[in-house]
Amino acid sequence: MTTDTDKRAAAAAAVEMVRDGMLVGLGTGSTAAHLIALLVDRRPAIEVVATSEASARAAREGGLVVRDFAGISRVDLTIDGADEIDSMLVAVKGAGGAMLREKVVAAASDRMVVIADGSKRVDRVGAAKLPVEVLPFAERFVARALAGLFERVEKREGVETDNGNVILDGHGWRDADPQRMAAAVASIPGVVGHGLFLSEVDAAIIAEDGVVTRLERRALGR
Ligand SMILES: O=C[C@H](O)[C@H](O)[C@H](O)COP(=O)(O)O
Repeated sequence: MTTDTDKRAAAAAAVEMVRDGMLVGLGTGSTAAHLIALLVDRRPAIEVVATSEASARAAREGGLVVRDFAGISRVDLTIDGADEIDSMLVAVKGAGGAMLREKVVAAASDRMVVIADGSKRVDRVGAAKLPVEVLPFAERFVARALAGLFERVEKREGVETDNGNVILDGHGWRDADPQRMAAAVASIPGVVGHGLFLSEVDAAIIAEDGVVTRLERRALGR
């Protein structure tokens, strides 16, 4: 079973949660691309909002009704990928640079479901780089501040986010605690967003070698 087959299996399981009449948030990345393709095939009577220009384009080209999120305050269900997801449903996102819009749409959603292949499942997040979206004006200052939190900070050269910002990736977290890391990164002036999702994820659907596993926040009692 390839990773890509597992990504599609997770996306297919999530599509079963989509009901006619819903406003659905579309994630970004290779796993979310499977979701969009499946929705385009099945054509449920839904409208969608997208977490990136790339996902909006793919959805629109496939004939889905894409609404501008700027005019939306609530989404029924958002389905999105992740770079790491742990057993407490803490996730790291943003390898594709879309984490800021992804977090806004996730926060606006009644339910946010992560879809992933088994390689994304970890005991505890922190091995993946943490993407940080930064106001270009503050780039050098933020890089210096992040150097206190990570062993290495790298700018994504030539990358501009959909919001016109730059991305600095933090490698090697100096503090293993995601709550403390999220608070420390967010407190730096000039940081616009970051890829740590502490409480936004309500459920995860993970496919590994064809076996689909579901994790539910409700079952965690938090
Ligand atoms: O910015 C990108 C997003 O957070 C993606 O959802 C995440 O990187 C997972 O992407 P993929 O499904 O391609 O592994």
